[in-house]
Amino acid sequence: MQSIISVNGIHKSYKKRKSKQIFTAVSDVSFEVGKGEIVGLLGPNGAGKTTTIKMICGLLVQDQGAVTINGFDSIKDRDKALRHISAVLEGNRNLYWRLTVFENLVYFAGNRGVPKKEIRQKVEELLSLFQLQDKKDELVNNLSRGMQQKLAVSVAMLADTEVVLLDEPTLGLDVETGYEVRDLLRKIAREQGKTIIISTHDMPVVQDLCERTIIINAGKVIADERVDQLLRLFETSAYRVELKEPLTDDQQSMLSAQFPIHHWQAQTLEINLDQEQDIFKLMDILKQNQTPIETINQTEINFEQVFRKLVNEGVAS
Ligand SMILES: Nc1ncnc2c1ncn2[C@@H]1O[C@H](COP(=O)(O)OP(=O)(O)OP(=O)(O)O)[C@@H](O)[C@H]1O
Repeated sequence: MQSIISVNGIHKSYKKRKSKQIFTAVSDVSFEVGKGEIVGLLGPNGAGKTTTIKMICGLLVQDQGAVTINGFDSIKDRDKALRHISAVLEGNRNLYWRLTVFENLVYFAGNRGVPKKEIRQKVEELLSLFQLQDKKDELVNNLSRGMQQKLAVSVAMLADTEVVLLDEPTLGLDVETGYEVRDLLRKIAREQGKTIIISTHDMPVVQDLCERTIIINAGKVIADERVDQLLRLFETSAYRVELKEPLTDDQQSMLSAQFPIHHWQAQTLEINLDQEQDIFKLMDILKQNQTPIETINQTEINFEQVFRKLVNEGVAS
């Protein structure tokens, strides 16, 4: 697949205000994004997702490394590079709250270089695509958070760029509106062939929308895989063990110290094991502790478990 974004070894440190200590937010991050791909940039709070997105869209300059967009260097050829990108950062905060939906779209259309003659048609198209016609004359201040988020995404569509960067597009939305925004993004990606990078900690968004996920933790890329491949990589290692009687607190802590148990429930424990022989080790320990096992089954691992395993253990395979 032809790559439209290349991120090569970017690094960003911040100076802490009070202590003046240097803090590395992003360290040697590299990845490629192909034309038309939807990629999820996933990571826990403070992982470095927003810093990475800001370097890609030229809002922050990296200390080291390079970003190229459609072959143009984001620093040396800044204008040419950024011509291909729109970004929605901090969602609804970029809008003018005292202007109506329509006025915001018209203002930003002019601002993003849509020719005057085409503004009205473009705005009407977006109002229809984002189902915002009914809210056209409403002040942004009076819109729900979900509506504001949809408007923020529609503003990013005005310039019709090939690449759209979205920072936490579903943050703070209720389940229903979150689905609506997801459906819209899927539609935009499919129908308009856009390349979309979504930064999020919302795992269902990644699982549902993105073909590939780049997982960032403590400023580093710890996985860069297709979502289905990541799941396959881990699926043989997940087990559910049902016991005939509950474990004592001591037995629980002893087991937790030796195995990555991610879920306890009464007499059931769910566990991820790195090597299949570990299951025999576990059975041995339970036997020594006179804890009879009812059943042991391999289970389907879900994306959240894979994510937690990667973030806690820091390896993809
Ligand atoms: N301007 C800044 N000055 C100092 N430190 C910063 C600055 N911006 C970000 N950081 C720090 O860099 C780290 C990465 O922040 P960043 O916002 O990129 O993470 P994130 O993955 O987007 O997190 P979240 O999901 O919480 O938004 C954090 O520890 C953050 O506190």
